[in-house]
Amino acid sequence: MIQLDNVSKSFGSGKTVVSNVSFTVNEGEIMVLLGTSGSGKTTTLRMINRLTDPSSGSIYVNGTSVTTQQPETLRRGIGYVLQNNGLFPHYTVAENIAIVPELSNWDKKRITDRTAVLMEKLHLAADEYLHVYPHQLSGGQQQRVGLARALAADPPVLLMDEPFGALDPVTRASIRKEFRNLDELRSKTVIIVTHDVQEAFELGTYICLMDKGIVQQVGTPAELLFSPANDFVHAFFEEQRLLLELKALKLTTIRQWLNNTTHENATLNGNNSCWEALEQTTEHDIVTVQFEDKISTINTNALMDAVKQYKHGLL
Ligand SMILES: Nc1ncnc2c1ncn2[C@@H]1O[C@H](COP(=O)(O)OP(=O)(O)OP(=O)(O)O)[C@@H](O)[C@H]1O
Repeated sequence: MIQLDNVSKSFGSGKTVVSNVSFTVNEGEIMVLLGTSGSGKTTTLRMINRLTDPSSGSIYVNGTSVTTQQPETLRRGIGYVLQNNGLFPHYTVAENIAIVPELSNWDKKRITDRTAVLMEKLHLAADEYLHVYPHQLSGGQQQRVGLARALAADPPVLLMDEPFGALDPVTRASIRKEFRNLDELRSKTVIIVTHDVQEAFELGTYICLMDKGIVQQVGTPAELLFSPANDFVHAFFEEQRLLLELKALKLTTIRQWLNNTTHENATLNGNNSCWEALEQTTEHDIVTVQFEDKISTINTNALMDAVKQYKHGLL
């Protein structure tokens, strides 16, 4: 768990770049720090692992104030992923992944086994890539190794600063999908900095939207879209509103407007987003959704009609 209580940061010149930020992220949740350039996202993240210290306020990681811990001890429990992967160029993939387990004195077999598990989960063929150097990998592969390194010692907390920012859109979308499906995340508290709105909606349990160092709203993606706290929040999502609405809305939210059939072999469930359903109806015309209390078959029109009716109910 990570908790920020009224955290502020001013640099030497006296300019306050983070102002009274408060939020809590629990185990199994992802908080996305989203905002315009210079809004204080990275500074907020760096205060959590003490790369910089707050000017005022408190930060707790798993119930302990970060300022009462030695930075090195604190950071051993925190996986950190950066945009440019931060891999050591003269270490092989295996050596890069092993850094924190080595520092924690794991025995060789445990390190080898853990590395093999992570390579498989992150779709890196061990026989091909284990003993090569970072410059011999593509950007996407390097980012996967960076992620494996951050996860290696199974830290309870993961901080990620624009982790997919340097990748092309196609690679970015596929790594993002793999990341979201990692079973490792269920037991971790994760904070991701991004300025990519779609990424925030795909990954965030919650989004903390910042502007000029001030939190404008913290909430689920759907809350920010459908109940914006102010004009800034409303305007921030305007350009991509329909796409974001489909990503933020789960099928279960619109199920009362979907039919009831006895069809079997459902491919989707209520937790899938309307966007995921749209991707499938575009490809297959008709898809089946298993809800807790019923099964529905939908096509694109039925889906979009149900979304429209849900939105009409909000007016
Ligand atoms: N070490 C520093 N000394 C002085 N000012 C700093 C320092 N680090 C950051 N800042 C300033 O703090 C403000 C917030 O920067 P920060 O990197 O946290 O924003 P950000 O939202 O992550 O932006 P971006 O998306 O562009 O990375 C900026 O105006 C930046 O110039």
